[in-house]
Amino acid sequence: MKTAILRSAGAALRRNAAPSRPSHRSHYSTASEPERKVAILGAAGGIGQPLALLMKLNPLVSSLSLYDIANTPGVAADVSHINSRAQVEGYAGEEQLGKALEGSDVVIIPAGVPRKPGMTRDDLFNINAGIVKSLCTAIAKYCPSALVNMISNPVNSTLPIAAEVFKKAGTYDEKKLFGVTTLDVVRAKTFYAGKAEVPVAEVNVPVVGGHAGITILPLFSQATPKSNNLADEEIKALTKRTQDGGTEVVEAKAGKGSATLSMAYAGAIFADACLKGLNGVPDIVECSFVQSSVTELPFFASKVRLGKNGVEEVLGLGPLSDYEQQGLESLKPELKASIEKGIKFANQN
Ligand SMILES: NC(=O)C1=CN([C@@H]2O[C@H](COP(=O)(O)OP(=O)(O)OC[C@H]3O[C@@H](n4cnc5c(N)ncnc54)[C@H](O)[C@@H]3O)[C@@H](O)[C@H]2O)C=CC1
Ligand SMILES: O=C([O-])CC(=O)C(=O)O
Repeated sequence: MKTAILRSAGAALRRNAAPSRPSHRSHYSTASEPERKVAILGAAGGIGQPLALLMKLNPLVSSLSLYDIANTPGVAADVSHINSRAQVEGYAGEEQLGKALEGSDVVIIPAGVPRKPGMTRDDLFNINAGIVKSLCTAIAKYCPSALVNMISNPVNSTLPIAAEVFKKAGTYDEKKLFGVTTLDVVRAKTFYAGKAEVPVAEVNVPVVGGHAGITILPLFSQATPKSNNLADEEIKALTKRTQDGGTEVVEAKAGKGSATLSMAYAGAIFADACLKGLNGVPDIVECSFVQSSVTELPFFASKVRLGKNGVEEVLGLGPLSDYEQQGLESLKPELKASIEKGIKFANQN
């Protein structure tokens, strides 16, 4: 996946360097790729800035809209000088939000406060729930058919908030709303490759459940390439490290925020998958926290096939080891409570 993004970025740069272009086409346009507008809300933040860079490098993006409450003109001016296809616009302040969103195919939301050491993701609820609610109200108004990629934490609650806001506005389409859990997959792949001593670029590990602590359930029994040399204790340690990956970064940053660079990478991978799905590329499968009937919970992360309308198919969990089955049962009460908290907030405020 990583190499695919780098390859496509490289291809974009090579295309832009081509000496002769038909004069009737935009300098950066390509015959085969449709126009796609991507908006990033929270674009001046720790995740927003490197994510803006990565989306500017993505040749599938024709228009990149960078929105934040402040500081977006600088980020937009900076990123816009990169010689790739996307035309960049920066928008700052609520009065420009409508313009930032209009016509968007994909909206990525990394707006909101990050954790400090000692905090859980749920401790962010009081501030981020309101931010997400107001941004989703605007999405319902200005680009109701966009695919929404929710990064703001706690994702286990912010995604249900978004769903409720869209339901109230009459624009909810469960195929178009995604909680971004790609960073859990990115971490599981990295940690597994290190322990199993297999080439990291070939590794696949589904991660299901939600996006906080024990609700993050990596399915190492389904990891490929298979490794026969991992003991049960090592699988447990890998599971715990994946579940605590966010906290590992929060503690290492010692008060200066949470994962931003790895999250921007993960967010770019997921947005790229959404764009490929929209463009009709077949067999695009990523894990995501979506409306689901895979378990009795209304939202659940699992593998999802992406297509021209967003979610084409929510895939099942596949065979679980006893350890994973136990993990699945233990995560349900916490995930259920976080989902209900989000729904309640959206309907009371
Ligand atoms: N889903 C995931 O895997 C991950 C989620 N996160 C979450 O992403 C969020 C952002 O993290 P960082 O970028 O590190 O934080 P940050 O504080 O560096 O950036 C957040 C940005 O959001 C902006 N913002 C605040 N209110 C806004 C509003 N109403 N409209 C638009 N923008 C607004 C701020 O001005 C700031 O630029 C946090 O909630 C964090 O917990 C972080 C890492 C991984
Ligand atoms: O841990 C946090 O607060 C940020 C996050 O969601 C992650 O890095 O997975």
